[in-house]
Amino acid sequence: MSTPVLVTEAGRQGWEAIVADPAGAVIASDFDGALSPLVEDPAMSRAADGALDALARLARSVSQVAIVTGRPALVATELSGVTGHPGLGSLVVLGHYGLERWEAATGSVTSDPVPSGVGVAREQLPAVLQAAGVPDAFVEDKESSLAVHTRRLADPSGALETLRAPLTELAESLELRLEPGNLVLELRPPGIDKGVALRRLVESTGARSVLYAGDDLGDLAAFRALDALRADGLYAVLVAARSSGATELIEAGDIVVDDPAGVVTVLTALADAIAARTR
Ligand SMILES: O=P(O)(O)OC[C@H]1O[C@H](O[C@H]2O[C@H](CO)[C@@H](O)[C@H](O)[C@H]2O)[C@H](O)[C@@H](O)[C@@H]1O
Repeated sequence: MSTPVLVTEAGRQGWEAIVADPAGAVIASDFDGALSPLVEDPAMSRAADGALDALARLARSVSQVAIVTGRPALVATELSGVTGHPGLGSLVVLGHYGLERWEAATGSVTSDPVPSGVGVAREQLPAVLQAAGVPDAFVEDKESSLAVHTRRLADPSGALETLRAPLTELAESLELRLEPGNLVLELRPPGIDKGVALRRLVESTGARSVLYAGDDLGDLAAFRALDALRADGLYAVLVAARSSGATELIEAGDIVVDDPAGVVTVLTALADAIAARTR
């Protein structure tokens, strides 16, 4: 498989660094929209064809393979099907934007504390949705956060805009963070994001290079963190999938693909390049 089109020089250098020194590389990806095609019902998300095999091939030679997601870590492991997948015994899943860490090696999850505001938000949310005139928005209760989805409503974008102000107010009143995403507004704990999560991963692994794939606004923090770490000598490849149409993320990508199938193509090409180099 040929090298994907790298639209930036920094990305080209990052790709070469990973291929030349895979033992110093972290390969990480978002789940929804990057490894998994977007679907109406969040419970029906599944990894794209070939995604787990590509990650497993990379896991043979790189320092760490990780999924970094807004989902609870255990939900992401279940939906993605990574548990027990051959070759993914060293995988790490950072859930809730990094609040949680699941390790395939132990099968257990560790978590930072969850602020009490999440529980209060759970109680107050139905009344807030009712008062906003959007009582039928789907609330995905993720225990440590609450995601309010509008995808299945008659006017998804309109409903999202209607909810933005009242949910911002609710989040602020409870010292929570309002995380915007693709037809979703999420009330979640502050103090952590995918950028912080990736920085921790880079520090704990001593990574010299990172490839990260994402598609939505929540992945911007990861892109920004890696871009900033380039100034400290880290090599990085930022892969943007167009799944959510997040313009700022797409513009920041070193490689831009249409969807999770495109991410799989990139990961497979990287595994091929590493295999060709070490053969
Ligand atoms: O960090 P991610 O793995 O990308 O998770 C972000 C949110 O993804 C999910 O919502 C999105 O995907 C759904 C299923 O395809 C889709 O129906 C929804 O419109 C998208 O916003 C998930 O449900 C959220 O909990 C995650 O925070």
